[in-house]
Formats: sequence, C-alpha cells, structure tokens
Amino acid sequence: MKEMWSSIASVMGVIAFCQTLLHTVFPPELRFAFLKLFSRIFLSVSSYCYFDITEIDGVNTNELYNAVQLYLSSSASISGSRLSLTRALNSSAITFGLSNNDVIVDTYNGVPLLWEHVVSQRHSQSFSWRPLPEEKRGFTLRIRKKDKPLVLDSYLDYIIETAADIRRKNQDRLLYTNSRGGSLDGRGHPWESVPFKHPSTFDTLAMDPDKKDEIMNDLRDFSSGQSFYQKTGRAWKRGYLLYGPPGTGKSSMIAAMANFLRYDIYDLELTEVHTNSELRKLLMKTSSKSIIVIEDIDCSINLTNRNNNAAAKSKTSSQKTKHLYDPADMGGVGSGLMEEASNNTITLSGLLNFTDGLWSCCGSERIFVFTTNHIEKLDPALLRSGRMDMHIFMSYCSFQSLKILLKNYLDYDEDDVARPVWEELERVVVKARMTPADVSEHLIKHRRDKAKAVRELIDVMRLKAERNNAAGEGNGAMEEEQEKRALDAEEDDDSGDESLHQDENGLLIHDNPRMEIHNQKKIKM
Ligand SMILES: Nc1ncnc2c1ncn2[C@@H]1O[C@H](COP(=O)(O)OP(=O)(O)OP(=O)(O)O)[C@@H](O)[C@H]1O
Repeated sequence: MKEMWSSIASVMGVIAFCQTLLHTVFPPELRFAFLKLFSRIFLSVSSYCYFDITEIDGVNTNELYNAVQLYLSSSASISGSRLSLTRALNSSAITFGLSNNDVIVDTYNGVPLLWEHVVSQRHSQSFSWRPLPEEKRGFTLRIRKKDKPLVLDSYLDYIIETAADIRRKNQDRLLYTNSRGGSLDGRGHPWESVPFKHPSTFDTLAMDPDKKDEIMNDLRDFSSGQSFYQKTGRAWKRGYLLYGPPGTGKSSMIAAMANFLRYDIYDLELTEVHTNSELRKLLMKTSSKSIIVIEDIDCSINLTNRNNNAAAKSKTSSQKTKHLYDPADMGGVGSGLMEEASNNTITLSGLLNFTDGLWSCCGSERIFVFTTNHIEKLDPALLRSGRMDMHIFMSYCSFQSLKILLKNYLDYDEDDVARPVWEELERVVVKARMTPADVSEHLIKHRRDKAKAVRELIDVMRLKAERNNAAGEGNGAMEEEQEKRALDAEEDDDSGDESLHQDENGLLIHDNPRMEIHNQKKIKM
C-alpha cells in the first residue's frame, strides 16, 4: 500500500514537471494555435460536422435559438432525465428544455442528429448598448457530413415551423378590443387585450349537426388552404355573416370558431372608430390567424338601404351624424356625392375596403365575422358574394338543438327520456319558438332535478306555443319576412355575377367548388 502511494506521488511529480516545462517552452499563443490546428485536423478527418446556434447574435436575440429550444422541448419532455422548465408570458403551458450541457438525439427523415445545449460563463463584458446575460448559451448540432445538405435544406425550416406551432398551442389566445376613441396604449398599440377564455366549442353549440359539420369543414378548409389561396390569387381571408334573433348563439358561435381554429379575436367596436383611416390603421395592427368581429353591425354604423338616397343625403348635408352611410360609395356609382363626408366619418365603403379591399390583405389567414339581429337592415352590398362568403342563420331552438342542450345540461340521451315525453318535446319545440338561450336558462335553473326540468320545459314550451298561436304566429311571419327581404336583396346584387349559378335546390354555388357560397336559406340552424 505504501509503495502504491509513493508511485502515485512520483507520477504526479513527473506530470507537474512536464506541465511547467510545457508552459515555459510553449507560450500561451503557441498552445492556442496548436489547439486550433489540432481541432482543424480533427474536423477535416472526422465524419461529422458541427453547427453552433448561439442565443445572442451580436446584440440581437437569435430567433433560431428560441425555435430550437422550443422544438427540442417536445422530445426532451419524453427522453430527458434532467430538464429545465419554463413558462412564457401569456402562456398557461410549461415548456421543457435541455439542462446545461445536456445532449439529446433527434431523428429527421431517418437521419440521427445530436443536439448539445452548451452553457459557459461570459468572461469579459464587452461594451454593448444592451446588457448581455452572464451566461453564454447556445446549441451545437452534430450531424454526419454526408447529411449536411439535408440540414441546410429542410431540417431548420422544419424546426422553425414546428416551433411556431408549439408556440401557438402553448400561448393563451387573446381577446382584443379597440381602445377608446382610437387612442394608443402604453406600447403605441390601438388594441387592448385580455386572455380569451370563453368555453364555447362546437360540441357545446346547440344546432343542427349537419350544419355544424358544414361550418367546421369550411373552417378547416380555410385554415389549411394556404396553397389554394395562393394558386387562385385570392387574399387568404373568409367572411361569415351570422344573423338571427338575440340569444340564438351568434357570440357563442364566434367563440367556438376561435377555439376550434385557436385564433385570437379582435372585437371591433365601430362606434369608437371615427374615420376610415382610423379603421385602416386598426386593421394593419391585427395579427394573422385571427377573427375580426363586428357585432350588431346594423347598430354600429348607419347602414341603410342603398335606395334610401334621400335620407342619406339629408344626413350628409346637415353633417350631424357621427357615423355616416354613403350610399353612392356602395354601388360604385357617383361616389363623389359624399366624398367630403367620407374624410371624417366611417362610410360603408370604408367598411367594405376594410373587409375586401387592398388593405384587408395586410397579414393573412384572417376571418371576418359580422353579426346582426336584423339582416333586412343591411345593405345588399354587404351581403354580396365575395364579401361575406357564408351566411349563417341562427334560429330558434330546433329539436336537434334541444337534444344537444339536454345532453350538455342534464346529460340526457334519447334512452333516458320516455318515448311519449320525447315525442311531445319534438312536437312543441318548433311551435314554442324559444331561443337556445331561453331553453338553457330553464335547464340550468332545474338541473338538480332532471325529470322535473324536462316536465317544466314541456309546460313552458306548450304555453309559449299557445301564445304564439294566439298571436297569429306574428313573430314567425316577421322572421320569414326578414329572410325573404335579405334573400331578395342578395339575389338583386348577385344577378350580374357570372361566377355564380344556382343549383337545383336554389343554392348559390360559386364556380370554384371549394369556395361554395351559401345564402341564408342554406345555412339555417
Ligand atoms: N346555439 C346555442 N348553443 C348553446 N348555447 C346557446 C346557444 N345560443 C345561446 N346559447 C346560450 O345563451 C347565451 C347567450 O347566447 P349568445 O350571446 O351567444 O347569443 P347571441 O345570438 O349572440 O345574442 P345577441 O344577439 O343578444 O348578442 C350563451 O351564453 C349560451 O349559454
């Protein structure tokens, strides 16, 4: 044992002597040059090549570093044994990351790639306008030389796209509204935002399942249709007009759309916008993958019928109205008539430019949704094809909708309710003309006693049906009139559009099969 310790001591002594000799004979510059040469020789004979991706590129944050970190977080969460956890601003999700100097192997198109997270201390803080972090962080990618073209061509693009998807999934979506009087917030932004947490989905929405599928397919086609829109030279946007009585689920539908596509919502308060240019600026500040909503459009702006020239003219001459409709703008004839007024007010043409003019194309993948309780008040120009691609009529509670509400609120299926009760529900629901909002209120109130809830719902529906009957179905007549007028107006306006034709069911079909235009008769919930 004693001998072993003395041999270790003599070996250490020899090493120390050699080190001193090395330091004396070879100065640091020479050693550095030697190491550099050695690493060059190593790299040239090695079958691997290396890519360094540093966190800070000069003084700017390297986006690629962030993308790699996010991209690796999905595989790191499965295979890593020691991970760093982070939560970004506006995100409810935790992201996993590689710990310092940890490695992970990724596979792309069957090619193995080794990632190392390299963290070292930053030695000297050189002068910089922006204070740099104390640690120098970066990723080193090791890849076989023969696979190099693959990495440069597509792997890095793939990482950036995947990271963007992960970021979108992790990020809580936002609900924006335009600031009061078009003023800018602290960051010079005209929109204020809050996290969007509305729980409405297509599953909770009470409406005919076929129509629901149709809308969901349309949204799906839209969101995956980038190449289609590019090929056809169309701006990547789509317009939906939701109309029907209050409480039929128009706002719930917008929330369901946003949750389905995972888009942000911009709720545009038109009464807070004073000029067309303000409207344009607001549009420029919206992001892609968003839904821009104007609720109750008939109340937000004075959109009278285009034949109402006289009324509009008198309003213009007196200049008393804040939000002015310019009938001449709409038809594209005689637009000079109210040009002066349009400089300091919102006109219908301003609104239409907002939805389908050149400015509507800044950004992409955007959906416009207008809602109204009175479609008959809207001008045909707004209803014309190409502006609002899909007209969705949200109607009173149908039997199909009622079934969904019973399932969602009481967990009731067809088998849970006696046949005669079920048949009675089917019979009275249409005659009662109750909105899904009314029905759901009733179900919430009695949800502790399910049988009682159904019994009382039938009573309420019967009562309503009798009242409607006594009133000569006045409401129904009104609603039918609304629909008829809107349809007439739309047909008037579409008469010159040769890309549209009617099928045997009277539906308006666009020449392009993917861009089917629905009139309000088709999508009736
Ligand atoms: N079709 C529906 N499916 C499920 N719930 C509905 C539906 N319609 C209404 N509701 C319920 O009624 C409430 C009010 O509905 P919502 O605000 O979506 O109606 P609306 O048509 O937008 O009304 P308004 O025109 O007054 O704005 C919702 O919170 C929801 O709970």
